[in-house]
Parts: sequence; structure tokens; C-alpha cells
Amino acid sequence: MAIHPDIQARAQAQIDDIDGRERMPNFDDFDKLPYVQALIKERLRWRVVVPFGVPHALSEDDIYEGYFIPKGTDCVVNVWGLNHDQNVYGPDAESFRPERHLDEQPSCANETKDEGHCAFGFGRRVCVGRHVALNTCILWCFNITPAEDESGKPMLIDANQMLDDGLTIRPLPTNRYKFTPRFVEMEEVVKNELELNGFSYT
Ligand code: HEM
Repeated sequence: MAIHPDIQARAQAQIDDIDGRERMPNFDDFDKLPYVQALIKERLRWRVVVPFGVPHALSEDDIYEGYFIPKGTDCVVNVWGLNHDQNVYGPDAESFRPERHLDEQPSCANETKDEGHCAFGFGRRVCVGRHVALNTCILWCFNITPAEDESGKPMLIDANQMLDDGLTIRPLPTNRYKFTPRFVEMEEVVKNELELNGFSYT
């Protein structure tokens, strides 16, 4: 978001249209937020969190496209490769462009193809948290911008620099970014909604 302020602003405008500022977005709103849905899909496609998925082992011998794969073989999927396949996403597969999920409905070659990416894995062990993950909306609360360096200039953010945690990758440390509340009432609304749902606010 910090390096795509125009995309961030377009998503926030859609959230404001649907939710206003008196309440936070909730699960029921999601279908009314097609651009936000497309943005989240594109985020999960473009910089997938688990670039080689979670390894799976074969429970039986198998033959796949002429290759014999014995029972017990560990299979690692190149999710990054699938998510950046130019045959699926076109020549601009490296670009961050949420509209592709609205206009062209690209499909990854697996059973989660309708999601437009393969970030949540495959088969019976596909991520069970994917609906929770998709429905989390920080954009209603904050503007995300690059933080300033010591001289007050916005820090440069390189989307190709990631922190490698082994199985997962993530963006550079959060001190490179600034989360600014979008409006003064935001804190009060969040506090009320947390308390209504039985959580305490600190
Ligand atoms: C953007 C956020 C997330 C991503 C990218 C993600 C990705 C993944 C991936 C790649 C797998 C492995 C699937 C496979 O074996 O092929 C997985 C499994 C799993 N995820 Fe997530 N996940 C996310 C959020 C969540 C959340 C929020 C929860 C819980 C609320 C969750 C719970 C789980 C569980 C329990 C499994 C294991 C499922 C099983 O082995 O049967 N995930 N996730």
C-alpha cells in the first residue's frame, strides 16, 4: 500500500462509500467491495506469503504427466512461479494491478483457481483460515505511507526486498511504514466495536 498510494486511495473510497465512518467494515459488506476484494487477491498473488507452499508427501505411488512419483515423496509447489505465470496473468504478471481480478478473472491451475492466486495452498489441507484472512480490513482505519528518514524524507521502499523467514516471506520491518489514522473518530469507533464484541481496548 505504501508504494501504491493511488490504489490505496481507490480502495478507501469504495470502503467509505459502503461503510461510512460511523462503523467498521464487517463480513456482510465484503460482496459490496469488489475493488477491495480484487486488491486483496492481487496482494496475495503478487507477493505471496508462502512462496513454496507447505510441502505435501504422496500417500500412494502416482504418475503425473508421465513421471512416476513414489509413495512418500515430498512435493514442494512453486507457488511464486504459479502466481507470476505470464501464460495466466499476461505480460504484466510482475505488476501490481488489482483490476486484473475484475476484468479478466485469471485462474491458477488448481481447485482454488477462482481465488485468482494459489496463496492458500491446495487440496484437503488448503488453508482453513483463508476467509478470516481475506476479510480483515486495515484500510478503513489507516493511511499507510512510507515513514520518513532522519532528514525527514520519505524512505524508499523496494518491493523486491523481503525478509526471509524460511517458510514464509514478509515485507521489510514496519519502521519503514507509517500508519496514520484516517479520521479523528476512528479510535472511538474501534474501541466501541471491540467492547461490544467482548474485547477490552488498551
Ligand atoms: C494471508 C493469510 C494466510 C495465508 C497466505 C495462509 C496460507 C496458508 C497455506 C499456504 C497453508 C498450507 C496449505 C497446504 O498445505 O497446501 C495454510 C494452512 C493453514 N492455515 Fe493459513 N494462511 C493465512 C491465514 C490463516 C489464518 C488467519 C488462519 C486461522 C485463522 C489460518 C489457519 C491455517 C491452518 C489451521 C492451516 C492448516 C490446514 C491443514 O493442514 O489442514 N491461516 N495456510
